[in-house]
Amino acid sequence: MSKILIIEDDAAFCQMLEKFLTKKGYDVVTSFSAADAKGKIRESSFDLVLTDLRLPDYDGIALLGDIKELHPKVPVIVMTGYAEVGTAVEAMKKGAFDYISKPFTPEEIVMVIANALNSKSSTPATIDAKEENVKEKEKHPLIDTTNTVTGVIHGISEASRKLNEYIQLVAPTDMSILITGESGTGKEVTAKAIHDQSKRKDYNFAAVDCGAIPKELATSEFFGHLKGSFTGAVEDKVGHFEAANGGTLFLDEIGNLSYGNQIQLLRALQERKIKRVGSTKEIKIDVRILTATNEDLLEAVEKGTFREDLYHRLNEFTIEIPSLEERMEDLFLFTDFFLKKANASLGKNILGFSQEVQSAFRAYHWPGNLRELQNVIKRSVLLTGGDYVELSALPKEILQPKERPEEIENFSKEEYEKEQIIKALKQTNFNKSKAAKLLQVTRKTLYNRINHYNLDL
Ligand SMILES: Nc1ncnc2c1ncn2[C@@H]1O[C@H](COP(=O)(O)OP(=O)(O)OP(=O)(O)O)[C@@H](O)[C@H]1O
Repeated sequence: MSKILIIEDDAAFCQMLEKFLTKKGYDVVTSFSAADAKGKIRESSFDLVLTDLRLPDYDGIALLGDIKELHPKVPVIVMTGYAEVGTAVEAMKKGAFDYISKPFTPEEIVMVIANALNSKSSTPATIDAKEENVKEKEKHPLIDTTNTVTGVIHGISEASRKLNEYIQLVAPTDMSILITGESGTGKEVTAKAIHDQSKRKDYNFAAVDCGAIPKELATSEFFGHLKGSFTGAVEDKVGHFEAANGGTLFLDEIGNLSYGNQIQLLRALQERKIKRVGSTKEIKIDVRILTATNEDLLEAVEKGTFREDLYHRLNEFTIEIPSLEERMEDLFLFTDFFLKKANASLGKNILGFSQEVQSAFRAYHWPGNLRELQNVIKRSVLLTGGDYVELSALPKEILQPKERPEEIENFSKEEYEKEQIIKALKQTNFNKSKAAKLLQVTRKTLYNRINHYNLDL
C-alpha cells in the first residue's frame, strides 16, 4: 500500500482529501503545517508527498527543497491556485514531480498520483521537459492522461505505451493501417487518434461501418450517386470517399465487404479516382485509408473470402489494440475517466468506487473490453445513491465471474466465445438485440460472430 503525506493548512480540505485517498486504497498521513510535516518526514518514509505551496509557517518552495534534500527519490506533487503557474514552474525546477491546480476533481488527483507513483523508478524528466509540461498543461489540463470528458486515455501500462508509440509513429505518414483487436478495445478511437495527429487533421475523418451497409448499396455509399440513377436515388448523394477527400476514411468491420465491393474499393485505391453512380465524370480523390477488423483477415484471405491484393493494400502496417486484460494497469485510469463521463451525462456526482468494487473490477476478465467497462460504470452510477459505487450496483456477471477461457482445460477462446453466444441466444429466446446486450457487444458484433462461427439459427 503506497504511503502518502498530505501537507495542507486548510484542515477541512485536507481531511476530505485524506478520506478520499484512503478510500482509494492509500495509506494517508496528514500535516497542517510545514513544521509538523518536516518532523513526520524525518521520522518515517513516504512513497509520495502532496503539498500545498502556500503554508502559513514556511515557504512552500523552500519546504519542497528540504523534502528533496532528505528524500530525493520521493515524488512531490504541489497543489497550486489557478493563477500560480509561475510558482508551479519554479516548483518543477526545484524537483517537484508534477503540480495540480486547485480546485481539482477527485479523478484528476487520482491520475496525477497514479502517474507519479508509476514513474517513481523511471528517470526524472529534464527541467526543460517539465517546463514544457507545465505550459502544455495550462493549455490542456492533464493532457498526458486525458483531455476532457470526451477525451482519450493514453494509459500507463506497457501495452498502452507501445500502442501510443505506434500511433505516433504511423500518424504523420500516409500509410494504410489495419487496426485489429477484440470488440470494444478502442479500434475506432485509435483510428481517430491517428487522424488527429496526422497532417490531414484539418480535413474530414469519415467512419464507415462496412458491416452495416447492404451490399447492393455499397457502391453508392462509397462513391455517391446522381439523382435518378437508380430507384430510390431521389437526390444527388456524396459518397464517403468524396466526404473524406483530403482527410481520412476509416472502414470499420472491413471483413464484411462483399467480394464485388472489395474489387471496387481496390480499384478506387489504385486509380485514386472515383465516379458517382450514374455519372461519367471522374473525381480525383486523396484519402488515407484506415481499416479495422476483429476477425482474422488472413484466415479470410486463405479461405478466399477476402482478396489478398486488397489485404496487402490496406495493411501497410498493423496496429493491434490490447484487450483490457492486457492493460490492467490502466484499469483505474479508465474507471475514473468513465466515472467522470457517466457523472456528466447523468448529472450525478459520484466520487468513486468502494474497495470491494475495485477488487471485483480487478478480478473480472472484461470480455467486452472498454465498452463493457464503460457500460458497467454508467449503469452503476445510475444505480448509486451515495458517494461511492458499492457492489450492489454491479451486474451479477461481474460479481460471479465465469471461468476464464484459459482456465478451462483444452478449451480454445473461440470455442468459449461460441458457447457464450449460443447460451446468450438461448437465454433470450434467440432475440439478437437482447443477446447482444447480455454479451455486452453491439448487435453488429454479434451478427459478425454468428457469421464467423456459421451458427445455424
Ligand atoms: N483510449 C480510450 N480512452 C477513452 N475511451 C476509450 C478509449 N478507447 C476506447 N474508448 C471507449 O470505449 C468504447 C469502445 O471503443 P471503440 O468503439 O473505439 O471500440 P472498437 O474496438 O472500435 O469496437 P467494435 O469492435 O465493437 O467496433 C467507446 O465508447 C470509446 O469511447
